[in-house]
Amino acid sequence: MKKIGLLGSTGSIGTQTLDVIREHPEQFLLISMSVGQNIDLAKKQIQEFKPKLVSVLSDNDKEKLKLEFGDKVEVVSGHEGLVEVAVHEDVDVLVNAVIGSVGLKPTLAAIEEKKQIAIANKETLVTAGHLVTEAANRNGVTLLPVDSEHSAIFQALNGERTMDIERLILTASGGSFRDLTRDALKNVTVEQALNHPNWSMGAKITIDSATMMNKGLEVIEAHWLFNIPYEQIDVLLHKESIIHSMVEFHDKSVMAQLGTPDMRVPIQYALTYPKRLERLNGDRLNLWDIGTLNFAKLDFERYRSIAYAYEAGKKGGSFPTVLNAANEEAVAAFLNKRISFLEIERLIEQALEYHVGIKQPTLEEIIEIDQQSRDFIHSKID
Ligand SMILES: NC(=O)C1=CN([C@@H]2O[C@H](COP(=O)(O)OP(=O)(O)OC[C@H]3O[C@@H](n4cnc5c(N)ncnc54)[C@H](OP(=O)(O)O)[C@@H]3O)[C@@H](O)[C@H]2O)C=CC1
Ligand SMILES: CC(=O)[C@@H](O)[C@H](O)COP(=O)(O)O
Ligand SMILES: [Mn+2]
Repeated sequence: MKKIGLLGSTGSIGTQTLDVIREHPEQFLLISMSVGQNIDLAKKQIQEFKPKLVSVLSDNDKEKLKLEFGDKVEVVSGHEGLVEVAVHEDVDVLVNAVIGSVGLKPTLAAIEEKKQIAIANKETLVTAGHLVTEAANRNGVTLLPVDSEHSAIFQALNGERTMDIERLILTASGGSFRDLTRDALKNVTVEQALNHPNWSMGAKITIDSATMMNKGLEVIEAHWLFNIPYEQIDVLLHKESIIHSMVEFHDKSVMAQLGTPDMRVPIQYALTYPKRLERLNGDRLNLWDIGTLNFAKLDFERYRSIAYAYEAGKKGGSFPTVLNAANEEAVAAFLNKRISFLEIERLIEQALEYHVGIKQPTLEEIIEIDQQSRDFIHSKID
């Protein structure tokens, strides 16, 4: 029985992680979970999965849950609450499905406690990949990728040596506006941006997908997870999201992982690795029904965010922290209809230009730079 801590249980990845747990009650047990503000869903999840510990964002919601559940569940709150969920003594594996760099501290804390980490929360790796991977190596902790592209690469690399890799090829759907010219992006709406062609995901990552920053963040995520230089990480447009990513080796052999777009597959693989468990639900991949798979070269002028991400990743140090924090704030402002779609990347470009980099930022420096970058974005909007 694997005992699970889950950060972000009410989100898209969180609820699908609970689907996997629900489907295999003999394999998995939910020990602890964190939610943000969706208390109604949290109540249902507590009733169904009976975790020992729950963390909520506000003290007010903490009191509400305490009133409702009494001593049946321990309730904590705030950022410290996320850490408590992550390091609960009964947890074997932490699924980090929270959104944003708020996931960094609990991840580092869980690694220090030698918990396995199933990581969906890419912002944590982008903002402080060097700290997370150093801590994981020092503690002998494997970072198990949940992101579909990284799970694909992880599976393609099974039994392979890093030294044999020629390049990683991340596939990209192109997002909600893939059929629009750059000029047409001037007037797009939030509602249009939230309409991803292949995946049903949380709002922030869906906007990231539309700007292609999602793929930029994933390039940095791949750099840290697989210890591969940026020059050996490519992006390929593939509009069906059937090939989740590929690895090319020096002998020119290419390994790809395929499947229907269903995040429960990589979530479950991260939880069962190195074994596989049967899935009773979900569609099988029928390539004869699909018929054709499409591929196209990426235009960096059309998708500027991804160029900024490569640039920040190659510069390294504190630049990816700035990229991530600026993006989080700019996307939030777009979702709140305070800025236009194209302003997201303009603001990120400005934040990166303004920043004077630090080479090997400490955790304290990262937290400070993250806040400064958010303040910078607000100073441009407010
Ligand atoms: N969705 C997907 O298919 C994929 C997602 N990912 C990555 O997984 C992560 C999660 O994405 P997704 O599930 O789509 O996101 P969602 O927005 O659907 O869910 C986010 C979760 O985090 C909680 N949360 C939000 N803000 C805070 C905060 N400040 N403090 C504590 N908890 C908070 C939310 O709580 P509440 O709702 O209760 O407020 C919710 O449980 C992201 O890093 C994303 O890039 C990667 C690959 C695919
Ligand atoms: C499901 C998943 O892993 C997302 O990160 C997905 O990759 C988004 O799709 P695109 O970024 O390719 O549009
Ligand atoms: Mn992905």
